[in-house]
Amino acid sequence: MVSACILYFSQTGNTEKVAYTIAGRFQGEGVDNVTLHLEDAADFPEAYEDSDIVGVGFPTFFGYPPPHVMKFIRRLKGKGRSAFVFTTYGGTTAGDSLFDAAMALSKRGFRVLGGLKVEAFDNYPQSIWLKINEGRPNEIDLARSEEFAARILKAHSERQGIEPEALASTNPFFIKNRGKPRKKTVGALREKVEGKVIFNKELCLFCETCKKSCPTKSITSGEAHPEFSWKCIDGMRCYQCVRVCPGKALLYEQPISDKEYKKLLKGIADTPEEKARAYIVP
Ligand SMILES: Cc1cc2nc3c(=O)[nH]c(=O)nc-3n(C[C@H](O)[C@H](O)[C@H](O)COP(=O)(O)O)c2cc1C
Repeated sequence: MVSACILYFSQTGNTEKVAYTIAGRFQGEGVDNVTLHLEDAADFPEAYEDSDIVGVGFPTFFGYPPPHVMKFIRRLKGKGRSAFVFTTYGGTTAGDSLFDAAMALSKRGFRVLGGLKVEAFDNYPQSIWLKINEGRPNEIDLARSEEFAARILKAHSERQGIEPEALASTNPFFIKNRGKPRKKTVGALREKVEGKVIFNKELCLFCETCKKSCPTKSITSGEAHPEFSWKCIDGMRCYQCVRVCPGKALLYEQPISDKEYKKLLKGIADTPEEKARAYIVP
């Protein structure tokens, strides 16, 4: 029996939906599979160290995989096993996120079966109140994710694969920056849109919801309030603490006007042709 482990990182449920859709199809095809959130992965290493197929899913962060997801991939051992990648993104650009993850898996000795990108609602703070891509992933997106899962199993059984380059973006920004260090490229996008987070102690309920939700444990308990190291994900804000705070003690301060923000997203957006390349399999 073929076995698979689907590992995913997800903060507002988009990537999780896709992960479970893929898992559902795997289940239907008789694949013995486990679906694990990245934060729980360390507790079940045998799930991904021994499975025939490893899938890695994550939201796109500034055109690339979140840095801690890349760190996780770089510790995996492929030993000739199969792998696939998937990302959800807010409909602006999935950038080189699939390419970077696939390349890292290939370097770790995996045969890459394919990659999938799925449009989803944009959970970046300024996009949330602008309701960018609301309602996605929709039924069509999830049907496509299921199709992708079936194609992945076919590629695995036929021992086929793709070159990671097949997942490289055709977006001019990412073509131009492909050879540059990611910190630099990501930095160019971040400096334009990254807003400060204001912590208002008066409103803090000390419920520790922010601490529990932080993917890199950069929030600790202080004497009466949480303490923020702001080391975040390699310094990159994901704003999950802001999204989950029930007392609204954490507020996002938008750095640019909504008009400027929309213009900026439009300027870096993938073409309709690039967006239509929802998945690449052999
Ligand atoms: C820090 C950050 C950076 C993001 N960068 C991008 C991006 O470059 N392109 C894009 O289209 N969406 C971007 N988004 C939106 C997310 O990729 C998208 O909402 C994703 O589906 C969230 O997945 P989740 O619900 O599984 O956490 C970003 C969101 C955050 C928080």
